[in-house]
Amino acid sequence: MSRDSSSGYQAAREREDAQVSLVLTWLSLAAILCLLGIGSKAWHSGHSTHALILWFFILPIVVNMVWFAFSGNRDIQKAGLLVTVSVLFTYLIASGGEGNTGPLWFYVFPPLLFFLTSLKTGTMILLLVYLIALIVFQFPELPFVFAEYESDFKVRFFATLTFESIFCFVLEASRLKARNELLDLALTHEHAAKTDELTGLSNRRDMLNRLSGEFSRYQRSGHHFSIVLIDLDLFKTINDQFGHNTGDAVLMQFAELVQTVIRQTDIAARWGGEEFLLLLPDTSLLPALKLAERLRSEVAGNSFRFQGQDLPVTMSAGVCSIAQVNSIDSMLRQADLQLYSAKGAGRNRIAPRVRSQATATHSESNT
Ligand SMILES: Nc1nc2c(ncn2[C@@H]2O[C@H](COP(=O)(O)OP(=O)(O)OP(=O)(O)O)[C@@H](O)[C@H]2O)c(=O)[nH]1
Repeated sequence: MSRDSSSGYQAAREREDAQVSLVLTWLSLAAILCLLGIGSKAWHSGHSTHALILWFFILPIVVNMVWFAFSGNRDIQKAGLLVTVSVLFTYLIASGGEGNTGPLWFYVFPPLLFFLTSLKTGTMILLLVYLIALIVFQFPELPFVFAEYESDFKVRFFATLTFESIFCFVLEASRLKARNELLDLALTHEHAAKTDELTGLSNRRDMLNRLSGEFSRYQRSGHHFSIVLIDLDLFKTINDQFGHNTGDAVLMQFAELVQTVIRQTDIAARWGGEEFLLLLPDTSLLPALKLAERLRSEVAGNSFRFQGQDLPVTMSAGVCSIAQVNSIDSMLRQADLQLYSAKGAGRNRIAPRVRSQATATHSESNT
């Protein structure tokens, strides 16, 4: 079971992405408030150009929020905020902000970056940020660079930013490791709760859920489906004659065989003991009977072997389509009745019988 293909993993990723989007929305609102507040302070201190530039940055943040509200595109939401913040911080370091305090905002960057992007992308962007800071510090005469910083400040700025970046990297790496371990554990439990340990097929609980899901689909859209209830014939004799381990091996081999016969959209479950249940979506009675008959014939013709011994295995099955009944319970009851009648009629057969089936079984028994 791969982590990426599991529905549980997808759901967890989806929840995490939704959480990140929510945090981003709150961060955007906080950024707007900060820009309004700091801009107003700059305005009242007579730095009107600086105030106007700060207020101007509110525009892309609002556009990004509105865009996200309409499109729901989380990648664009992330990228939009990252680009805006990057340009804003570049402006702050180049202009010095008020009293050369602009570079202090850079400390917001490392945690934000690692939270929004991966460790690798975050590190790359951080290195770019370092480069921008280095250029501004080293070449104060460049156009658009209005600030000049003390040497002491530059050294301490890089030292503290590096310390913070490493700390954020390590924290985020351990958070991701713990998250992945937790997800793996949750997936293992989820898988175990739905799977029969011996055969690897769905277990009864999972099959009941799937049956009820399929029944809802039938009620909504009228898509027919069928079930096949299978019982291995005289299984007690196999256990008694060859031992319980041999019986287990037969159950496993049977499960493998079933999976080669059914379609990918069909579900096979171990219903209990030596009983199996197949759920066949979009299948009416006749095709379901054909599939059951093909499986029966494969089982009868297949040589089940364990520890060098050939084992005589056959199966009987009862088939029922949703068109014949009006609930899952009555469907299961009906399939059980049919199985009972197949057993009563001599085993190694499918019920209900249709003419073509009867002919096929008859000619097989004559060969
Ligand atoms: N080896 C093994 N045997 C199992 C398992 N679960 C159930 N059984 C055995 O399956 C046998 C079922 O026997 P019965 O219910 O008498 O039915 P049967 O012998 O198959 O006879 P019919 O159903 O009438 O054809 C019992 O002996 C159970 O012990 C299992 O997980 N492993």
